[in-house]
Amino acid sequence: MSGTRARDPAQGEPGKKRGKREVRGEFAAAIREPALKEKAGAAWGRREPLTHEAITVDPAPFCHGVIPDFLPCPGFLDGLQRELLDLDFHPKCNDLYKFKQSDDLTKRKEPHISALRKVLFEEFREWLAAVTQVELEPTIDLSCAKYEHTDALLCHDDELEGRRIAFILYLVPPWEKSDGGTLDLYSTDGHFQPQRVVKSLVPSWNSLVFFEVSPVSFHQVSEVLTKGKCRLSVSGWFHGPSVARPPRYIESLLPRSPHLPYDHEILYEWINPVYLDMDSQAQIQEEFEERSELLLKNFLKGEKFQLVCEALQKEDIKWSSRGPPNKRCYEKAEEGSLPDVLRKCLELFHSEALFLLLSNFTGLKLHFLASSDDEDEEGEEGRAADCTGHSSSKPKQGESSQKANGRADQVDQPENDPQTKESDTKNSSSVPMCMGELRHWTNGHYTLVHDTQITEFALDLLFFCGCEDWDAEYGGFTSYIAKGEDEELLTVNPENNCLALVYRDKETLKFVKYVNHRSLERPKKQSRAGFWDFSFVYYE
Ligand SMILES: O=C(O)CCC(=O)C(=O)O
Ligand SMILES: [Fe+2]
Repeated sequence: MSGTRARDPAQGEPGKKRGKREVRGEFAAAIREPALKEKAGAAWGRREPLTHEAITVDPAPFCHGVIPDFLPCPGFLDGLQRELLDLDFHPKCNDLYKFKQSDDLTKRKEPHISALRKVLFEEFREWLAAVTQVELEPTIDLSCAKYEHTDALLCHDDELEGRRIAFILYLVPPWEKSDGGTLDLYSTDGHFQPQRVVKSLVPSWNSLVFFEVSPVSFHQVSEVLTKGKCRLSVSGWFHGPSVARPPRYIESLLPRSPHLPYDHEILYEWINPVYLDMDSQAQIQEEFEERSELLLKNFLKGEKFQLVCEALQKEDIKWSSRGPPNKRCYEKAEEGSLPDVLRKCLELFHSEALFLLLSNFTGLKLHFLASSDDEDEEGEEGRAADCTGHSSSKPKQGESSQKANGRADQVDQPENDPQTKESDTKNSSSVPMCMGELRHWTNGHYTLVHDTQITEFALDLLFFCGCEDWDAEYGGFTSYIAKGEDEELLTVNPENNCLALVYRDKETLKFVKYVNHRSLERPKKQSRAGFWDFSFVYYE
């Protein structure tokens, strides 16, 4: 190879008058050679691996190819990179991702971007159609992404009507696996649900990855760990005839159960007495009726909270990972392995006395002794059952519950609610129910909103431990959003010894934001990184 740097065609011929010249791009000549093209096609068709210096094809875990030197002209790549970096980038952030995206590339007039569009959607599309035997349409679907420190795109399958082949062209500086930002491919189970990362592709300058979009094409961009480098890429999809898809897999419901028969003694044992006073409960209810959310600080007695925090760090607790990764990734404590104090704490949240206390905090009818809307409508003053064993007058509930119920912006579907058809999830029994778990959150953990998620009215309870100095920048907060929109309605940040209550309606979804590796920079005050929460959901 000559040491002369290939000229960027955009710069024009030396000595010639500079004018607006059309830039032409070309993709790797080696893969256009009929013999190699045929080999690639055969490998793709037979789902067999092919390893060649100009292209690799691998059928596992789903069919994909890598072209390490996609555009042979370095001048062209430099010009392209310059134009891309000059675009406006917009921060994108939701449950699934955090990165920056450029303006739409489908109509940009910049010479290198236009030329890339032509290469991809004309010459390369033809090549790819021949190799994959899919009739690819000329539809242009192209954008540019910038992933920097702590950015990530979590597990997803790319499936959308008409998308047949995904591709990504990387324009990154020298990149190591330890920099993060790998394109991770997941294996799947018999229900087409992702299981674990079985292959990680490290991005490299001018390499192009392509893969078949299918019910099993689960992948992610792992969190970018490097601080100084930018993972720049151009990506998009080739479209073609839609193919029939299997129905979305519906998970089985997590079991719900009625309260456990514990009387008010358990409240006195555990809870800050401030919250057991009937007047303060009335005030709390007023606030909840106004906002459908509450934060009760120093909720447990100091000494109990201390004991819980110490117990959470015990080595013999078994934590099992909860997936699948297209829906969630966190650790759940196996109840059988819990020390007494933690088992008791779970029982507290499950107890009859707490159902009644929550009724008094919220105006919801989580206990038969709590007044209901109907009673109020009949003109009776609701009477709050005193969870401490007495009874006293309770504020009117009609207005409040109606307000909470009517809020279009607060809904349900805890991430630990498995996906189910709405009708199946109604609390058909007249008995109030709950479900709950003790969870551990550390780097790499998250929950996602997903389209088979149920939505129903419910009261969420979160109680946090081990979150001293937790910064919202680390993630780990619970975000409530309106169905179909990214806009945040409410965020609950982890805070020590704090009880959060949120009433959700049918139009609200929630997720826990990905916990990034900056969370590991927190001063080490406990044996395990991250934080814990007791997460319960109550149904009237
Ligand atoms: O940048 C990558 O490696 C993958 C991007 C991706 O999966 C997507 O944009 O859907
Ligand atoms: Fe993707």
